[in-house]
Formats: sequence, C-alpha cells, structure tokens
Amino acid sequence: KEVAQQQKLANVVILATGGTIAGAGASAANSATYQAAKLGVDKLIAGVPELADIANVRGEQVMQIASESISNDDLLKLGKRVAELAESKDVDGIVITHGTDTLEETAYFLNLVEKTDKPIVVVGSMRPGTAMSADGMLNLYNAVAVASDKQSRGKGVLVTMNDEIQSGRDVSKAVNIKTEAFKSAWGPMGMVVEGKSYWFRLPAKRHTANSEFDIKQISSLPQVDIAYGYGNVTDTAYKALAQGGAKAVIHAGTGNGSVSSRVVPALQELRKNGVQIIRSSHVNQGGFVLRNAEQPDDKNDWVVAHDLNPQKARILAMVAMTKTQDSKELQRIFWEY
Ligand SMILES: NC(=O)C[C@H](N)C(=O)O
Repeated sequence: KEVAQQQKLANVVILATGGTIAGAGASAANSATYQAAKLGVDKLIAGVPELADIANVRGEQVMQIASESISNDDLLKLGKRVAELAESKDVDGIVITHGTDTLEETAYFLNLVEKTDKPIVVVGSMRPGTAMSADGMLNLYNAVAVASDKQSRGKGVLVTMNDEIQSGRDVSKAVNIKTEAFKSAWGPMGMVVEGKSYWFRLPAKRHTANSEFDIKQISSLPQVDIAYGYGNVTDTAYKALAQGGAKAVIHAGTGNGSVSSRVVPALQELRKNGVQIIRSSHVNQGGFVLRNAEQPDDKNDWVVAHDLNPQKARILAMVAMTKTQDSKELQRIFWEY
C-alpha cells in the first residue's frame, strides 16, 4: 500500500541555500535576532513530517549562506543544478529554500534562464525555526504542495510566502519585520491553503520555457551595479561604479526614474564610454518608468526598466548582456520580460 502511495505522489527535490528558514536563535523569543543558515536540508525536511503525505521529497544542500551574501557565481551554480534536475525524468518539481533578502533576485533570475515547464518554487521565512510562531514550516509545506501540483506547470518561477503564490518576476520583499513580507504591485497569482492551490492570474511576461535565455549557455555574468537617487545626490557613486568595471549602471531613481540635473552629465558621459544606463525607480510599490518621460532616453541612448525595481533590473540586465550589448535590444528585452 505504501509503495502504491509513493507512486502516486510527485517527486520533489528541495535545494537548500541557507537563509532564515535554516536559521536558529538563542531563545524562542528571538524572532529577529538569530543566525541565518545554520540548519542543514535534512533537518529542514525532518522538521515537517507532513511533507511525506504530499510528495516524495529529497534534499540537496547547494550552499549554506544568508542571502545578502549570494554572488553571481552562486546564482550560476544554483541555476545549473536546477536545470539538471528539471531535465531528469524522475523529478516533477523543484523547491529552493532561500534567504528572503535577495529571494526576489534569485527567483527572477531562474524565471529568465530555466528552460522548463516543471514547477520551480522559491521559499523562505521571516522567523527562524527556533522562534515562536515560526513561519518556515508552513511556507515549506506550501512550497512542496505547489511544486507537486500539475497546475503549477508553465507558470514561471513561483514564490510561496504567507499562504500566497506569487510570480517570481513580480514579487519583492516589501516589509522586513512581518511574516506578510512579500508583495507584488500586480497582486499574487494564487493562494495555497491546506496543501491545495487556488489560482487567479497568469503572468503576461516571457519566462522559463518561452525565454530566449538558457542557463546552460551562460558561464559568467557581466558586472552590473546600482546607484541610488535622492535629494542633493552627486555623481560620485555613478562614476565610481563605472571605474570599478560596471558594464551597466542601474539608476535606482526617484519617482518615475527621474535623474538629478547634477547627475545627468555624468550618465551621458558614461554612456558615450560604452556603459549602459538603465533608469529604474526606487519607489516601494509599483515603480513605473516610461521611455522619454522625465528624461530624453532616445537622445541619451538610455534604457528604461519599466516596472522592474532596481535589483530586478540588475538581474535582467546581466542576463540580457550575456547576449547583446545593443541598447535597443536591451530595451526590447526590458519590455518583454
Ligand atoms: N529572512 C531572511 O531570510 C533574512 C536573511 N538575512 C537572509 O536573507 O538570508
């Protein structure tokens, strides 16, 4: 009977990378003071015995770090392992446990480069497993439930936090002290309740199997950096980033990606020297940057990030620049993904 049950269940691999979901604090009262990336994947799985009721789960430790320390090389390593597993006949879905600080970046990266329809779900937690009302167990259970569900196929990389199913493209960490931490300007795609998913929306942007990018063809990512716009800003950071070797600078601009008159000449100069300038917005919910609004992008040969926040714009710029150095191509890619 047990064998028959196992045959019916989906095979889900949990790739663990660290983060608070693998964190531990000194006392149950420590919900914010703790060390991330302490528990191994086997302990995470053993902590949620109910996983065995919804999937045949096995774990792999890909790395063990807090997500603020994730590098481009780490992204490539994780991305390549996900691609290998997605090609394997006996894998139906993949869950990635991840710190929440850069979870939105990794989820978007995978959304761009994994050529598969199989569910890929990225999940984290806001409290360590040792804390009262820890959220990691339920988030992980929900992630495995969504990764096991045939309905999750072809919907791009997903994020399950706080009972919501979010698009890995749209979602962003919006609050850092609540378990309701992840928001998307365009709303969640669905809900997951007691292991069952309820879907309401589909992503309109290109992703995964329909993407022109393939992790198997990417061996390194170009350096792309971000500089922040604010009152009284100077051009020092922008120039320093270019001097440090940035191939593109994301302008984390005020409002609709507006650029201070003190910074405009430096950005025009950088562009003349071959650095791509990409205007994004650092407004918290729903930045929306349009070409030639606020700045003459056609004249300056700059690119706009549209609704992508600066950290997501960095991911797309890096991936796109593995294929093209042409600003018009870059802009097309920013509209399509
Ligand atoms: N909640 C978290 O996971 C935060 C942690 N600093 C991380 O991103 O790894």
